[in-house]
Amino acid sequence: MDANGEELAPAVRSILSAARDRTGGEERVSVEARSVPAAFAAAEADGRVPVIAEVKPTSPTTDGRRDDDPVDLARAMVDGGAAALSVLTEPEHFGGSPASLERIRAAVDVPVLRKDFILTEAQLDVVESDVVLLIARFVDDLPALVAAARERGFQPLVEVHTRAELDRATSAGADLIGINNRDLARLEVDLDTFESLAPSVPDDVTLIAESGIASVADVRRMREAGADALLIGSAIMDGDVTANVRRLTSA
Ligand SMILES: O=P(O)(O)OC[C@@H](O)[C@@H](O)c1c[nH]c2ccccc12
Repeated sequence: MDANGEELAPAVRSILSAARDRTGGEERVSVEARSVPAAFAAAEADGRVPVIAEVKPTSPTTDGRRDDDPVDLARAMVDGGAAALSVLTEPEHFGGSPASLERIRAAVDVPVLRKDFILTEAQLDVVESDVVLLIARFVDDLPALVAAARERGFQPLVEVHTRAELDRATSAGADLIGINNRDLARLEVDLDTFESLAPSVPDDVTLIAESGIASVADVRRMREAGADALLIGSAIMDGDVTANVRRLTSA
C-alpha cells in the first residue's frame, strides 16, 4: 500500500524498492538550468506544439527495447522539433542511466528533464539536468524536496495523478506540474485524467500532460484541455523518432 491507500502494480513496487536502495551523489550539484518556460515559448513562437520528447529505451509497459545510442535518439528528436527532452535515468526497469543523460545534455541545447524515482535529497546529486521529476505520490516531504531541488538550480517538475496530489503540489510551491494520465496502481492510461484535473490547476502554473499521448488527435485533445506542453515517450520511441516528433509537434 502507498499513501493513497491503494495497492501498487507489482512492477511499480519493484521500481520503488530498487529506488529505495539506490544511493545518492557524493557531492551536492549546482546547475545552471536552461529555462523550460522559455523553451516552450520559443516552440510556440515557431509554430510548434511544445513537446518534451522522452528517451525511454524500455519500460514495464513496453514490449522490447531500443538499443540505439541515446545521443543519436536525442539529436533526432531535437531535429524533429522537440522543445525539450526527458531522459530516463532509472537503470533496472527503463534501461536508462545517468551517464546517458550527461552525454545527451552535452549534445543538445534544449532543456533536459531527469526522469527517475527520486525519493531522497542525496539522489538529486547523481547527475546535472535542467529539470528533475518529483512524483507526488512517492515523495514523503514534497516541500522539502522541491526546495532542495531549487537550491541546486534544478527546475522541479512535480507529477500528480489525483486532486489530492495536485493540492500537495501547489502547496509545496510547484510552478511546473505534470498530470500523469497513467495510474501507477494499475498502470492503465486514461486521458480523462488530464481533462478532469486541469481546470483545478492555478493559471500561473506551467502545465504538462504526461503519458498515453499517441496521436495528433490526442495532442489536440490535451491542448484543448489546457496543456502548455506534452510529455511523449512510447509514441515517439516507436519507429522514426524525427518523423514522429515532427508529426506530433505540428498537430
Ligand atoms: O510513453 P508515454 O505513454 O508517452 O509516457 C511518457 C511519460 O509520461 C512516462 O514515461 C512517465 C510518466 N511519469 C513517469 C514516471 C517515471 C517513469 C516514466 C514516467
